[in-house]
Amino acid sequence: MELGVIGLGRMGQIVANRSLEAGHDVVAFDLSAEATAEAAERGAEPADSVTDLCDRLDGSGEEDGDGKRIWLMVPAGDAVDATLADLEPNLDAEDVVVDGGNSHFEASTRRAEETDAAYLDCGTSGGPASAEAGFSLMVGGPAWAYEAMVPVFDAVATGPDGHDRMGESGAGHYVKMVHNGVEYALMQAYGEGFELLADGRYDLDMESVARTWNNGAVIRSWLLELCEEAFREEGSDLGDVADHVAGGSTGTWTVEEALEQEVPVPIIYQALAERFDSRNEGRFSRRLANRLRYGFGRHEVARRDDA
Ligand SMILES: NC(=O)C1=CN([C@@H]2O[C@H](COP(=O)(O)OP(=O)(O)OC[C@H]3O[C@@H](n4cnc5c(N)ncnc54)[C@H](O)[C@@H]3O)[C@@H](O)[C@H]2O)C=CC1
Ligand SMILES: O=C(CO)[C@H](O)[C@H](O)COP(=O)(O)O
Repeated sequence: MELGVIGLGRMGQIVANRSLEAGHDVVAFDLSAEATAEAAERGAEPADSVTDLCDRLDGSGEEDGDGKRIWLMVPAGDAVDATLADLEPNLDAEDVVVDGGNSHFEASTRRAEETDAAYLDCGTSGGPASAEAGFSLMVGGPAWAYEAMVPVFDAVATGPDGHDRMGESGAGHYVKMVHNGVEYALMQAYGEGFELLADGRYDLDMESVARTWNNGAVIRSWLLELCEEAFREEGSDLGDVADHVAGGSTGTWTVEEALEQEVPVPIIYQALAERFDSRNEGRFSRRLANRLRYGFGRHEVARRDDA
């Protein structure tokens, strides 16, 4: 199959590489000429615009009657809409566009309705660390378009078991959104456990704990393997790693959706709140609680040194 890949950052390069390694032809474009050149070095045909990419894909479809097959791996949000606006004049009903990024599921259903092509929303899990093993792909959209893309999904995922059609349009990104909410909660649970061990009664080697847990324990997992790697590379006390956690959009969407559906997700919410809290020093609520204890109990007020 010939595949167009647009967006060749940490994830898009892997989509292109794994497709090439499986014997597919890849036409690649990124706004960054360096990123496009990197894909070309690995065997992709470089394109210098979205229109050029479509022109280069047009030739291959004539052989087997297929339409164009295009995978977007650009940042979620405006970049997806901008790319689709450039693609639109070149698309028709037999073409398939896959959005493999972390788009909101409602944006994906809107885009599916707006485009002439068949639109697949594809939640992608595994991250750059899964370049060798392949990703887990959660796909939503028309069944025929999913079937048409199976050879590429087989290549980009861990294999045939690493991808599936979750349902109609939006279902893929919906499942990925919830996946990320679970990811936040698991990270929080491991974080709390290791914090208690680090601050607790025994002088423990965290890498040793993580390694031991990873070998046969109930709570073994890839995230725990990443904990083990972090302690090995940063030290048992995590060295100079700051207590500031960025990101948060997919977790926020998960909590918003849970509120709308009236499904209780207190652990996912708590993990999200902890992430937001990591960005705040001197939180107003804690300062007020400090002062209120004086108000009702005449307890001593701790004062800031820098005030
Ligand atoms: N990094 C990760 O662990 C994961 C990322 N994702 C999602 O995959 C998508 C891509 O993520 P990354 O590869 O990590 O981002 P990245 O920032 O490494 O790469 C994005 C690439 O898109 C290019 N780009 C931006 N706008 C463009 C446009 N209009 N046309 C063409 N190229 C454009 C940029 O130049 C850049 O090379 C995002 O939606 C992200 O949320 C999903 C799962 C895991
Ligand atoms: O989807 C992912 C992992 O599954 C990506 O790593 C994503 O960038 C995480 O972003 P955030 O932590 O802001 O939700």
